[in-house]
Amino acid sequence: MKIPRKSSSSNGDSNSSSSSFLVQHATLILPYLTHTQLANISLTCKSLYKLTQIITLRRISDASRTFENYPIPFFNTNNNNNPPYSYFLYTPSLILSHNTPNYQPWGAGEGAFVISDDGSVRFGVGCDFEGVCENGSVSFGVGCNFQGVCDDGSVGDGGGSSVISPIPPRTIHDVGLVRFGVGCENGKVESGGMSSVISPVPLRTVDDDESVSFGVGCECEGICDDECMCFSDDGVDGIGRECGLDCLCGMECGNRVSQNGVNVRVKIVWCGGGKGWGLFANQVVRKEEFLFQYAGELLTTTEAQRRQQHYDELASRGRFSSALLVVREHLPSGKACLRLNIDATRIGNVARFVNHSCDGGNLSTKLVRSTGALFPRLCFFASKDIQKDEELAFSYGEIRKRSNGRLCHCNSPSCLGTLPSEDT
Ligand SMILES: C[S@@+](CC[C@H](N)C(=O)[O-])C[C@H]1O[C@@H](n2cnc3c(N)ncnc32)[C@H](O)[C@@H]1O
Repeated sequence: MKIPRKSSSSNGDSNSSSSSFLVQHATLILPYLTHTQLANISLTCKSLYKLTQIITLRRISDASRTFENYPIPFFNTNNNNNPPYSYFLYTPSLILSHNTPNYQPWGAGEGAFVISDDGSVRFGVGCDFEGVCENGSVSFGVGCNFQGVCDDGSVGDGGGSSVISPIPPRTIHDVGLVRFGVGCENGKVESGGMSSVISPVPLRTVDDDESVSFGVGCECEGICDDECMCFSDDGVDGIGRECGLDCLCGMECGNRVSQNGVNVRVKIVWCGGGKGWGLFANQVVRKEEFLFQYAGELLTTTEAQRRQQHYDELASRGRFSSALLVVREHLPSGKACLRLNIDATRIGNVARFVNHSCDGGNLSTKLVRSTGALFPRLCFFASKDIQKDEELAFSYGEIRKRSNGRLCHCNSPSCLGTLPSEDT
């Protein structure tokens, strides 16, 4: 019996069109996957390998997913087995836990991928540099490093297209208002622990002896000056004040310093030595300059306690970093205590990478409330001049009450050996 031989050209066409179909649809789905899921998919075929490489490089180039004014790159040069980036969802400001997205694409870019008829993936005319270019663009270079069996049965050994994926223009996305924090006494903010809780601050009303109230904004036109009713370093409760939603001044007003996202260039660096990732200055920062707020999910205390327990379990089974922060602010009146529980573990901003230092580090924290906002933000300022490439750190708190306190690797001369911890 004569078995008809398939024509090689028609076979090739069908292979390339199914490959193209696969890649085109993969570009829609892959940006939603975690690092581990991407790594698994990258082993399946050469086209998907290339696509996952592009997504990975774009992710490495900007942890903020374009939410911030500047790209915030990851650096993991230790040649270790850790992933090249840390996977989390991004929010530039506080959000309520029931409003958090389940999925957020990362690394797709706008018009990033051009898929040829043969299923190969390109983006415009690429440079040969493999990595993150100085302008923040990501280059895939020439060739791929696929180590497995390629679509056509050959063993992957490089070759392929130059790919460059420029970072889209920065846009600030307005997600909401929330911050992370630590406990405090007598109007002073303290830090420590990591979890989410929310204690609503009572809305203030206008008293006879009080000219400023929450919910009433200033009527300054354009930019406010020292006369503005919102201008106050410490506010009425030891909490900083800024103009806000209820004010007539615009976003260019100088009294909105902490409302425009991350204010300085920073980078996320793999520190090793038991600390994991850390946040570093990528420029000189002057003393008292605002850097960023602590953004994440604002939780009820009950939810914060539940999550803390879960995170403790995960940590006891292996390396796991939670970013649940509890801020307690005892108001000067002594009648009330403000408690903020901010969890940046699943969704947060770059402040989630700031490590603890027993000597207080180079950052100070302060609660700042915008006029009209229900909750204050936990804001980070430089407590001293900071050099480029210096690690950013602050003290998580003084209290070390839990028996399962973890080892501290801050390496400061005043290191106490364990990380601050207390039950949430
Ligand atoms: C807010 S996260 C900081 C970022 C974290 N290093 C990471 O890799 O994602 C807090 C966690 O970082 C680790 N960490 C922070 N400061 C540390 C220190 N001085 N020594 C050891 N681990 C530290 C602890 O695991 C802590 O629970």
